[in-house]
Amino acid sequence: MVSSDTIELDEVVVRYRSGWQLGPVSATFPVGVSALVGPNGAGKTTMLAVLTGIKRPKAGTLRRDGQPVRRRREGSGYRAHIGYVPQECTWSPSWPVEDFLTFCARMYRVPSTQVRHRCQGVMSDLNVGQFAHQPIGTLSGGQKRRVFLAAALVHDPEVLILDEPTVGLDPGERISFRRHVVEQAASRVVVLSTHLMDDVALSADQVHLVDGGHITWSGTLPELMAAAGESDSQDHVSVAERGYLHLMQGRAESELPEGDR
Ligand SMILES: Nc1ncnc2c1ncn2[C@@H]1O[C@H](COP(=O)(O)OP(=O)(O)OP(=O)(O)O)[C@@H](O)[C@H]1O
Repeated sequence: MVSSDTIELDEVVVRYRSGWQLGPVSATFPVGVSALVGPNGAGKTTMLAVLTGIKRPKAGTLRRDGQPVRRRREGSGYRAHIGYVPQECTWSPSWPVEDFLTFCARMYRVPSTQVRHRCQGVMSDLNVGQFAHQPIGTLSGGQKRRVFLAAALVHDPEVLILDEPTVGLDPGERISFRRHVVEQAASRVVVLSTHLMDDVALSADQVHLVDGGHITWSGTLPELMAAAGESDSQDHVSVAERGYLHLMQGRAESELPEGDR
């Protein structure tokens, strides 16, 4: 893998027919885990859709390593460098794991001589080899998530995009899934959206708060903790939670008329 150092949104705007608008938003996503956090309907999935190259912005530019991304045929160009695990994965439940991964590898044009090797590799990395011949529909939520992460990694992408990856997982599965994500982020750009502050506090290097179609705050985990006034605390999860509430509340209050504050 030739690694991308950054992907970047530069003054990006998306507008839906309903009139809802994302942006303009600008943000840079380096190697490591960047988390998009915010309430329902804030625009996180829309931002991820632009980052995957699936959604074309109405204005602004998506850049990879500083270069504007131009859309090309699927499987070539930018999208060949992206691994994506959407919020809901709706593949046929009767499909055995290894067959599914083989299909994904071929879809991403992994050279045929390497397909088996890549599938074996990601099954081993994600600890799903024991399910190779099992239909996806017979796996637990956490096991399925690991299979979909394996599918997103089968072509060794430079960028991994995960939409609420740990929703519905039990505590053990979440810990294990997070560990896999952090391992993958050692050498690639990972952008994930989440509502869960333990995902943020235990995996994110960079945090972006998203609200009303805008990025309202960006910083590191220590900076988020500092917003709660407790940057030295060892309890990263609850302090990050308090930092989040403080920053979101601050924004809401600043928009209120003075007499209502
Ligand atoms: N295809 C679409 N057409 C019209 N409006 C849409 C479409 N997709 C999303 N929206 C609207 O855009 C806004 C942002 O949605 P988005 O899914 O990006 O938010 P989100 O932060 O990911 O939310 P959640 O945390 O609930 O997944 C919402 O108001 C949503 O109703």
